[in-house]
Amino acid sequence: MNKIKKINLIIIPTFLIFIILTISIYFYKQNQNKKNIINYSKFINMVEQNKIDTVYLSDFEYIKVISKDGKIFYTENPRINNFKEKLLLQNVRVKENDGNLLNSIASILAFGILSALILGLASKKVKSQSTISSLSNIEYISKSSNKITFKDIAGNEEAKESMLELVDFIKNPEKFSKFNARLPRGVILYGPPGTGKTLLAKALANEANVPFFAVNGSDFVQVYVGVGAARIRDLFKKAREKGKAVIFIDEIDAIGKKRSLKADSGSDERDQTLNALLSEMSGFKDSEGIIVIAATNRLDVLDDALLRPGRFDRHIEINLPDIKARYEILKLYAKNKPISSEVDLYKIAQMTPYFSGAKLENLINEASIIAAKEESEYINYDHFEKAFNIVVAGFEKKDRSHITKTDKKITAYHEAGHALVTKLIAPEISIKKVTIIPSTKGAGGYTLNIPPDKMFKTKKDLLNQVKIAMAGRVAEELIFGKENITTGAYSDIKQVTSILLNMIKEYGMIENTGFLNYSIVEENNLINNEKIINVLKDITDELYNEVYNLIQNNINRLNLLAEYLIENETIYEDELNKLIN
Ligand SMILES: Nc1ncnc2c1ncn2[C@@H]1O[C@H](COP(=O)(O)OP(=O)(O)OP(=O)(O)O)[C@@H](O)[C@H]1O
Ligand SMILES: [Zn+2]
Repeated sequence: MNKIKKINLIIIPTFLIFIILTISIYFYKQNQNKKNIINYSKFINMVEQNKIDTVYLSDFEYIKVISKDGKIFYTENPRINNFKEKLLLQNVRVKENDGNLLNSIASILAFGILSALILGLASKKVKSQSTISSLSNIEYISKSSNKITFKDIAGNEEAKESMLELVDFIKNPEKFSKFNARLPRGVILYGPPGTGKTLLAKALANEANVPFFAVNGSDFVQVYVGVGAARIRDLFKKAREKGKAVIFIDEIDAIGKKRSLKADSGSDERDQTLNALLSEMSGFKDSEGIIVIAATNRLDVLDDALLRPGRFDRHIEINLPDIKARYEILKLYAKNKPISSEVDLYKIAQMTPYFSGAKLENLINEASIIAAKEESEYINYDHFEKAFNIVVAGFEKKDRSHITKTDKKITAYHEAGHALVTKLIAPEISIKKVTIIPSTKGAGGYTLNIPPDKMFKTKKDLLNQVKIAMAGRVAEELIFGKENITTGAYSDIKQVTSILLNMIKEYGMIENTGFLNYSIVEENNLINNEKIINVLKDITDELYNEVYNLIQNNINRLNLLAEYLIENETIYEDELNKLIN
């Protein structure tokens, strides 16, 4: 704002002077012209009668003429092509430019001022544009005006825990630097849109009592090389001026995408911006207490340079809320609204699988609007239902909110299969959670298991891994029939193939193929591909049947697990163990 004012202080007076000057010159001329004006035909007569000494040609409306008897007068400028020649033929002296000193000075002056003004304006404009845009693109929330706390974010318990740790890093960096511990400088929050990544960053700033600076990665992608990098430096400079701070970069992928081998047109600029970001981040000291939080929907598209230690080396996944989290979010936004007592928010949570926090907030808001329009006293089920249709209809196709009950059931059985077989054949593997909420770890749902920490894997471990991977498909086949198996096992099949192939080619663990390293065999062109494929098929058939029988014998447990998942969407270790035993 200050800069804009300064610019106005220069431009406005200059402009005024220019206008006043122009007007005065104009009036001066008008008056002067009106002094001795003779009409053109009279002037031509005088030329023909040889009474004219000099004519001053100009672009003005009137031209200056000096008669042989020394009188000065003006006549209308005929603006004809061969005017000069005509005069010369009549022995009239012709001077170009009307010989008026004032006019010349005025022209030079006017020209000078005008060019100075244009130049000045142009440069000021460029400057002010870049200041304005970089200023307005940084969202700044001061310490005192940030009101978001971790309590305003429902669900995402693991993420909140990690963020709480960061509060301590920002508040007491000395505590850690005493031990020479390298503090996290950058954290990446990744997950689907609208799941509260921005909220988490704001809450972090507030709880650590530091200012919050936010930018969007796509704002740095500019046509002009160097602008993005300059903005990054500007951003960090502003943050440093405040001492400690949280810097939030949304959509980091816009500047931090993996560099492609083929240089595309925008890559130069993006590289410069990315490099500026990396060098700013390695530039601040641990004791400074500045933390950069970046958000993206996908971690796998980011350039490795960003993810290295000392940069964004902490990655926190933010998931779509499960039924409990959705219930919490709904309660949060229903707090200050007149919701009818007939409305059970848990039922709304059940209705809304795959809704993000943002969509839930949107749902309640739409319901309130409908209730208000109807001048109803309370927000009731009817309003929620209408709102639901509005919100769902507004979704894009790629959105998962339209997922049918059948899809949910398939995913539940598939994941239940993985979990059940894990517990039955490898109880030493702990299953942290099973969920049918999709995430970056799995398209349908996923089972998060942690194998015991040991240096070597046994043949049995590997075969168990294969069986666990097969269990999803097996459960699908058992429950829905051979014809109705789905593409959901896509990555499981990849995993099975790669483990078994390694067992044959690298580990010499399969009897039929022997104690051989098949990569070396292959290098020597000795490989018999068909044999390996046949061995692979035999093993998978055998293992698949084993898993099939195992699940069939435990079908009640599978049903129990799947039903629990359909109802609750997520199941944690304790409940899982209880259900299976
Ligand atoms: N877990 C949550 N608890 C409470 N509100 C939430 C939650 N998740 C999302 N919201 C609501 O959704 C809005 C959008 O969330 P936010 O901007 O933090 O999402 P985001 O993950 O940063 O999304 P994007 O990736 O689109 O930037 C929030 O302002 C809030 O109203
Ligand atoms: Zn699977």
